Amino acid sequence: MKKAILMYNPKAGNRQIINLVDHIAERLQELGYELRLYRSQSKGSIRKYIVDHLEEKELDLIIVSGGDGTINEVVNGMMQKEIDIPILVLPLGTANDFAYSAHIPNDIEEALNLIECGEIKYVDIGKVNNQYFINVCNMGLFSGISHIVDLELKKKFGKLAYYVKGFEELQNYQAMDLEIELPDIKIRGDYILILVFNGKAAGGFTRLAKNASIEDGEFDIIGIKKVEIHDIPMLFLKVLQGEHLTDPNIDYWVTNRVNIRCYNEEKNFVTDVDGEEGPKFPLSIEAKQNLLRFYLKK
Ligand SMILES: Nc1ncnc2c1ncn2[C@@H]1O[C@H](COP(=O)(O)OP(=O)(O)OP(=O)(O)O)[C@@H](O)[C@H]1O
Repeated sequence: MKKAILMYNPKAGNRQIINLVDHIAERLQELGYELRLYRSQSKGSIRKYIVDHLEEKELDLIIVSGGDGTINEVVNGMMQKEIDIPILVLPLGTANDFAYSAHIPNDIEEALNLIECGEIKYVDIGKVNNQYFINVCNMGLFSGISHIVDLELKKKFGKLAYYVKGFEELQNYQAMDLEIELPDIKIRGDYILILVFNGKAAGGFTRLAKNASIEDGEFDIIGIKKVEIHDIPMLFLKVLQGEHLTDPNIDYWVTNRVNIRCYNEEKNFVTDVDGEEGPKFPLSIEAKQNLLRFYLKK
């Protein structure tokens, strides 16, 4: 029999996985897999388990159940261990932004069917300093929201929990004085938020980088410039509706690498990778291809 492991975060999203484990085992056995389980104990334990216990030659499939934070741990563990085993995502987190970008069905039965009817494809991953990300690396306004919204609140209110915190944060935002270096240009300016997208969505907002692709080897970068506080709601409304590409207060770049330096770092701006705390400035961000494979739709 082939061998698979299900690595699951029991606290992600509304915790459906707890009632699904038996069914997943049944489906996997039907497909000819022997299933091993790893239940994430706390933040960081999936990454550590991969590094300490997984061997490429002993496994044919890694199933990850959770949201972007959980997938991020799998990606970082696999990159650290240098193993390349096909990954199947069961999108059981809150926003599931990566799954949205990768067209992975939210329905668990349909997601499991990808093993039989889907295709194994390489997808791009991002590297920022020494951390990897699969969906987005962002900094500035709203970037710390998912670090402070607690899991109980997410269980109760889902994505709404993110938006309430976002509104609170808007009251006293600060602009970052940034130098942004792309392969062909270097810009210095005041920005309130930078989003470096591998995927298309963040916080469940699906039109932010609607043209981005996880298979093109490039990031879509959105830079929101400093504006008056009363102009922010209108600007964000445009961004959320996907009508921001032509706004003079928004920069949009497509590139496979970017370096970002912050000149007012003493204000302790937050950086974020896939909803988890990211590294400190300066940031060196690069798109990587052909490193990790996922089960996706044909
Ligand atoms: N057993 C556990 N108990 C508590 N937290 C855990 C456990 N295992 C992992 N975590 C942490 O739970 C957090 C949330 O996980 P994840 O991002 O996958 O779900 P989510 O936030 O509900 O979904 P999304 O990121 O798609 O909105 C992560 O920071 C992860 O490290």
